[in-house]
Formats: sequence, structure tokens, C-alpha cells
Amino acid sequence: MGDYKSHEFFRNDNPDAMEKREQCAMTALNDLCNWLDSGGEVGVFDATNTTRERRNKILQLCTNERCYKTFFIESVCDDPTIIESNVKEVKISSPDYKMMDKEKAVEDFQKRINHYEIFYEPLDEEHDRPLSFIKIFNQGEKFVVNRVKGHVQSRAVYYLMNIHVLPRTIYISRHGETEMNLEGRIGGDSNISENGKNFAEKLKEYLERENIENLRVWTSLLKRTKQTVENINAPKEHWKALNEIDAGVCEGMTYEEIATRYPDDFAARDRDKYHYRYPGGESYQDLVARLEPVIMELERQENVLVVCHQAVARCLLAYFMDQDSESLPYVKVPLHTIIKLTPIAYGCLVEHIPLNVNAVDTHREKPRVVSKGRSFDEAIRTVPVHPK
Ligand SMILES: O=P(O)(O)OC[C@H]1O[C@@](CO)(OP(=O)(O)O)[C@@H](O)[C@@H]1O
Repeated sequence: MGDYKSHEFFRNDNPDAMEKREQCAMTALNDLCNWLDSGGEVGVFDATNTTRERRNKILQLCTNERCYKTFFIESVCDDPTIIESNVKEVKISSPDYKMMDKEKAVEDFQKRINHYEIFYEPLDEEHDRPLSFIKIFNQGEKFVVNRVKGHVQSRAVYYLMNIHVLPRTIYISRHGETEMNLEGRIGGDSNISENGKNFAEKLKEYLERENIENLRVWTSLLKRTKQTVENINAPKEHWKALNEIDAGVCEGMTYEEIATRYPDDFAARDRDKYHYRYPGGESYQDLVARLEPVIMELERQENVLVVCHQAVARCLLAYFMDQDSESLPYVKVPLHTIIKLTPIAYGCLVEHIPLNVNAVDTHREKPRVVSKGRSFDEAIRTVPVHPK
């Protein structure tokens, strides 16, 4: 909703402004429904649906007319310290306030709260008994969950009960360079190379310098990730779900070999890398589904270093950086580089920290045009990227 209206519409006692706000809300909701009709799966209508009248309108449109399952999320906060820090740290960087002076924005937001309070009709276990909803009190101090229907709603409840707003950092890195990386071979379970060992040492030193509180280290079950963290002094967990994309019949091959032996598959992957599934293996889409529990657990944790693989790191980064499925398989995750993610209001700060240890480049750009007349060599060549 923040993108649909401008801040002057917030006074509920101004009938003209209220009408405009209502119009904005219904336009936004209609757009959301149209998007769901065009193949969207889950829509979040992030607006101030604090009156029964508004919620009834939502139910009328979404449930009665469009036959969607509707689930309400109400976050109630009456702890003044939480309110103040939330306004200062989060709200004033929201779309509504990004153009406004900080002090003015805080003042304006306080006024908004006061206006809303006059008309606020909380979701109520008695009155709203037939509705599906979750009420979150003071950022997770208490929850009320009512009539959860189906898988998506129960995953949303689990997610909301596990996220937190404590400051923390997630570090994502690939393993040190491997013997197979040096040969340009994908998959497998090879050892790290001399460069890889060098990176493992530099990574350990970096973490010691940073002196990160209660750091936990996660790896896959593959040797290259375990060897990379061997000397790091922190609690470690090894996840099968963090293993690299399974390249099926192509495991252990170079891209050139795949292009020669399975030309149709090779071209199909270039056409739609996200959905392409290796014969006997996985697609990026499969990988995203496999990583869901890891992402859920990451949301629960505080400081974590995840040492994983090129494709896996792309999926994790796409989640935190809000990348779509087309760009996800091409996210750059160079070897020997730590990617530091710091959640901030409405997003995530992403920093690349190269540890300056030599490594091969395993990134393969999407070929711009793969026409029949071109040789495989040409087709699989990495397209140089020019910095913007
Ligand atoms: O999806 P693409 O771009 O092929 O990248 C994934 C590939 O990256 C590799 C390296 O080429 O990952 P990693 O070395 O990080 O385990 C392969 O094992 C994997 O198949």
C-alpha cells in the first residue's frame, strides 16, 4: 500500500482523504488478485487493515468473489520501547517516508499511530472466530493462531513464529577451490586444492579478526566444505540440504563434455536454467525447495557462516536479495569471497569481501544467442561482463 498512496491520506477524520485511501487500497488489492489470477501463488496485501469494514471488503473480494484462501496477520505492539525503536529504525526507511526528514518522519508516524488507534478494531477470537489468522504480540512475546487452513498457512505461521529482529550477520561463502574446479568439472566430491587450503586459512584468520559473537558454522556433507572450515574454532553443523545441485548424468563432466554428449540438454539449460532438471539430477527449482528448511533455520539463528557451493549460494542469496527465478542461476558467487549479509529495514545489506587468494572462475554467463551456426566452443564461452 505504501507505494499506492502518499502520506497526506493518513488522517482518518478527513473524509476526502479516507475515500482516497480506500480507493488506493482497493486498487492495490485488485492488482494483487489479478496477479494471483495470472499464475501468482501467494499474495501479501501489506496495508493497515485495522477495521472490520476493511477486512470484510478483503474477504468479499478475495474469498467470496475470487475464491482465494484468506489469512490475516495482525502484529500488535503496545510496548513503548519497541514502538520507538521500530519507528526510528524501520518505519522511517519505509516507502512512505523515504523522502522525508528523519525527525519529521518520527513525528508524522506518531500521529499516524494516534489516528489509527481511534478506529482500530482488533482481530478478536470471539467475534472473528470463523477467520483464519495469526496475532503476534510485541514481536513474538505471544501468539494467537486461529483456524489455520492448509500447507501455505501453516508454513506462514511457522515462519512468523521463528523470525526475529535481533541484529545479526549471515556470512555466505563457497568452499575453497577444488581439484575438480581446476579441471572445470562440475559436481563430485573432490578435495580442496592448494589455493583452496590457502583460502581456508585466510577465512579462519578473517573470522578471528572479526571476533563474531556466538558464530555457528554450517557446511554441506561434501568434503570440500568440511575441509574449508576444518580449522575454524566454532560449533559446526553439516547439512545434507546444503549439498551442491545434483547434476545427475552430468556429474564430474566439464561444460564442454556436456555440450558434446548431451547437446539438447545443454541448450535446454541455457534456455531456462532455473527450471532445467539434469537427467537423474536436480534443477535450481528443486534446489530452492530443498533449501527451504535451511532458510527457515537461518531466519531463527543469529550469526552464522554458511560454507556451501555455487548453486546453493545462489539460491540463498536470491532469497535475501529478492532475486527472481530468471536471474537466480546467474548470481555471481566467486570462489574465495565472503558475502556478508546484514538485514536492515526493508532489505539486506550485501557486501562482497574477497580474501585475495587465487582461484579459477567457475561462473558461466548465459550465452546471449546460441544459434545453430556457432561452434560449441563459442556457445559455452563465458561472455565478459562489463561493470555498469
Ligand atoms: O549451475 P551452474 O552455473 O552450472 O553452477 C553449478 C556448478 O558449480 C560448481 C562448480 O562448477 O559448484 P561448486 O564448485 O561450488 O560445488 C559445480 O559443482 C556445480 O554443478
